[in-house]
Amino acid sequence: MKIALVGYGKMGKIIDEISLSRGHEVVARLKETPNRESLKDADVVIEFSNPEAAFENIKVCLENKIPVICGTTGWLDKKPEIERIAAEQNSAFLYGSNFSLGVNLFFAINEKLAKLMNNVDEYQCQLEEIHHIHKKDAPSGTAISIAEGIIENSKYEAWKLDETKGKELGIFAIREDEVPGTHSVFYRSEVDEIEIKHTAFNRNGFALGAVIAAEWIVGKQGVFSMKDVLGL
Ligand SMILES: NC(=O)C1=CN([C@@H]2O[C@H](COP(=O)(O)OP(=O)(O)OC[C@H]3O[C@@H](n4cnc5c(N)ncnc54)[C@H](OP(=O)(O)O)[C@@H]3O)[C@@H](O)[C@H]2O)C=CC1
Ligand SMILES: O=C(O)C1=N[C@H](C(=O)O)C[C@H](O)C1
Repeated sequence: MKIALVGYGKMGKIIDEISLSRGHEVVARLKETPNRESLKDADVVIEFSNPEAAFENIKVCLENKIPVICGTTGWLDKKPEIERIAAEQNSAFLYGSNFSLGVNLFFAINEKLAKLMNNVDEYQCQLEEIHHIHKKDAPSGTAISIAEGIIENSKYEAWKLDETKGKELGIFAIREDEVPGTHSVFYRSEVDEIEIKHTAFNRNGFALGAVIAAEWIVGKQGVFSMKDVLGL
């Protein structure tokens, strides 16, 4: 498979190594928005850039009929527009706030726990995410996905940064050293606390998941998620 990497920072470089180790060819390593010429040899694009660049990058790829795996977070207000373009172009698009197998299992556990906790009034829920100091967006895309999983299965109606208030679920975003990504969900009562937590030890799990998603999407049309790839 011929892969174009759009965004070649911390994630792009690890995805490059993993792609080569799985027998793929990396045909472009870009730090700017792609164009027809830079995409000409690609079967698939893996996009990990930044919140300001993601929309335009994905749009150009889809308009050139190249399927896109996007891991960039912090641009989701424009996702419906990208889904419309993917459909219009008969192309394929997959966004994952987190590509690691562990976090995708964590998403499933979180939804089951939210359903269970919805039957008891004694507990209040809040989320915490810890990331490295270079991260541009807060809360993390993963924390937003976790919050959405709780909101769909509980009394909570929305999420709110740094505060749990009534039906608003608090997400506390901490920036610390070089932490790759830690996410926790807490249910607190007057007398005790239940916590589920995922800790990434490094970025390899995110990168491997993105390459597996790229292998999966080639030849497909539509808008997908990691649930489709992993069958969760
Ligand atoms: N979904 C997931 O599993 C994960 C998602 N992420 C997300 O992925 C994104 C990237 O993370 P990370 O690699 O750590 O970030 P980095 O800052 O290390 O890398 C970003 C890269 O994008 C490049 N870039 C800047 N502008 C553009 C542009 N217009 N088009 C293409 N590339 C551009 C940067 O180039 P330059 O250095 O020249 O500015 C840099 O190479 C973030 O949004 C992060 O939250 C991260 C980990 C896992
Ligand atoms: O910026 C990061 O580093 C990460 N970003 C993603 C997010 O916002 O959830 C995934 C992972 O937690 C690392």
